[in-house]
Amino acid sequence: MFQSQRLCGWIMNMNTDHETSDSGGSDEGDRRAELSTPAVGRLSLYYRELHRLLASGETSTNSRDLGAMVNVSPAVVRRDLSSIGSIGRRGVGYDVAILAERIGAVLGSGVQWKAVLIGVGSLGNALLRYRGFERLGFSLAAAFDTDPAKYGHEVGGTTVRSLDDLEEVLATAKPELAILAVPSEQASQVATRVLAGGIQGILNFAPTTLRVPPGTAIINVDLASELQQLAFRIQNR
Ligand SMILES: NC(=O)c1ccc[n+]([C@@H]2O[C@H](COP(=O)([O-])OP(=O)(O)OC[C@H]3O[C@@H](n4cnc5c(N)ncnc54)[C@H](O)[C@@H]3O)[C@@H](O)[C@H]2O)c1
Repeated sequence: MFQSQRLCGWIMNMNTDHETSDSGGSDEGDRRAELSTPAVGRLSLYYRELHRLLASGETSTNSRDLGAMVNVSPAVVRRDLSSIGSIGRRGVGYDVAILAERIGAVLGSGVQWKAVLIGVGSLGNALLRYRGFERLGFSLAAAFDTDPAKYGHEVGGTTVRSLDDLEEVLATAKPELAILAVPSEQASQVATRVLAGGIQGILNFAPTTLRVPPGTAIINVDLASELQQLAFRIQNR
């Protein structure tokens, strides 16, 4: 789900919790806590590109090439990577496998995250069918809807359940994340329920500001707003 700078464009509602929650005073945790949201977004993009390089058999890269792949300057790449303790060697650059592992450790890849999806309409269907989440360590534990006609249907390997089962599933499967793909007017109510059930972070696709306690880790995804920003950029360049 990551295009150039997509993550950076996502609106964080108050999102440092997720980045700082497991800092635990370690060096790694301290570094994570210091990373800005745009820097985390860029690291995720470097991570994606490094895995593409690994898949094509490349063993080394440098800040210029990596920057070109994600559309940022070599200086920004060097700063981002040195902030997580990865220093390239002059004339040699970065070892692709080591750098991917380093970024993965900082981003929490390798940790398996369980997510639930609420709202299996057009968008929810597409998300359930998308295989890219698993590659990054995210598995979908369950999907819920309020439309009885959808109960029991399997979409992308996940069976759609009634929203009535939500609390029971949250208590037993203990997922950490919830993806909301419900109509705007339902979103805050659903968010309140998943948070009460132990969910730690919400990826919200509904174009609304969720009414949730301050400090809740939320990422809002709004493609229409991004298109608007793109149009603005084109008009004002
Ligand atoms: N962020 C984006 O870029 C983006 C893109 C497309 C859609 N959206 C938003 O995502 C949401 C879903 O869009 P869609 O096109 O899939 O809509 P849709 O109408 O096709 O699907 C909504 C689904 O949610 C279910 N639902 C309704 N209330 C529910 C509840 N309380 N609990 C669980 N399920 C419930 C409905 O039965 C339906 O299956 C909307 O809020 C839409 O505006 C966002």
